[in-house]
Amino acid sequence: MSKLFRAVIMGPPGSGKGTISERIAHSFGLKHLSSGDFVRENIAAKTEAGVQAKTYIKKGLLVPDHVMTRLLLPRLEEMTKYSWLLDGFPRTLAQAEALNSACDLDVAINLNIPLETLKERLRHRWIHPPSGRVYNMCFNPPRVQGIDDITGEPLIQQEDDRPEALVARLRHYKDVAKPVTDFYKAKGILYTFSDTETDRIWPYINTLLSTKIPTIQSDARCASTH
Ligand SMILES: Nc1nc2c(ncn2[C@@H]2O[C@H](COP(=O)(O)OP(=O)(O)O)[C@@H](O)[C@H]2O)c(=O)[nH]1
Ligand SMILES: Nc1ncnc2c1ncn2[C@@H]1O[C@H](COP(=O)(O)OP(=O)(O)O)[C@@H](O)[C@H]1O
Repeated sequence: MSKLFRAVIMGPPGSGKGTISERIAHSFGLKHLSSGDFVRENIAAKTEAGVQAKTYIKKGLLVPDHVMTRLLLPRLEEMTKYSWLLDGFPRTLAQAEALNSACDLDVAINLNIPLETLKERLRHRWIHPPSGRVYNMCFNPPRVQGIDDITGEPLIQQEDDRPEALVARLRHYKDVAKPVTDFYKAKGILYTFSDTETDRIWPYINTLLSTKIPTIQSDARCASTH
């Protein structure tokens, strides 16, 4: 039986985690697990964790570690049979340590994207909340402006992508990310990619994962969640 593959992808808001995760999920048959999607699902379902999370997101802050781990770790327990890529978790050292106690990771991908690029991208990001599909009015626009390609439903701009919340989010990210990348560097599994364009980063990630991912068992393969 081939070993299951477990990876995380890190990077500031707008660095392309979601976009690259979709490509990885598609190319390598991993399950794409997005912490942002889990948070939004909980907000929509008005769970206790969701109600708590909403107050922080509105202010452009990270959701506290204990809320995040309570929301996320049970979801990982449902995934023991699958190879997965976790997008957006961990963002703090406490989260990385909690994840480390729950499972062994093979690879941590770190996206290093200039600040101006991030601001520009997020200004143009629109999403379809029910599916989590992400568009960019320049990079990958929907076929009809403001409308989801698949369902025809309206797109929205997330509360936390608005300029007021954005600068606080980016600043906060920098402060908490360094101990996490240091943690994975010390474990020898950190791979950092720097560029302003996803299309230039993608071939390097593709090559890395081609060498790391064993032939995935057919029953462990599954489509991405989107
Ligand atoms: N212009 C441009 N936009 C991109 C690129 N890669 C991703 N995007 C867009 O930038 C926004 C942020 O990307 P996303 O994958 O959601 O980033 P995340 O916040 O790290 O998950 C989305 O609207 C993407 O469509 C790129 O190389 N160039
Ligand atoms: N691991 C996490 N720890 C704390 N907060 C999180 C985490 N993942 C997601 N969130 C919260 O959910 C929001 C949306 O997450 P996400 O969709 O990953 O967006 P982005 O990558 O643009 O920040 C974040 O801005 C943050 O407030």
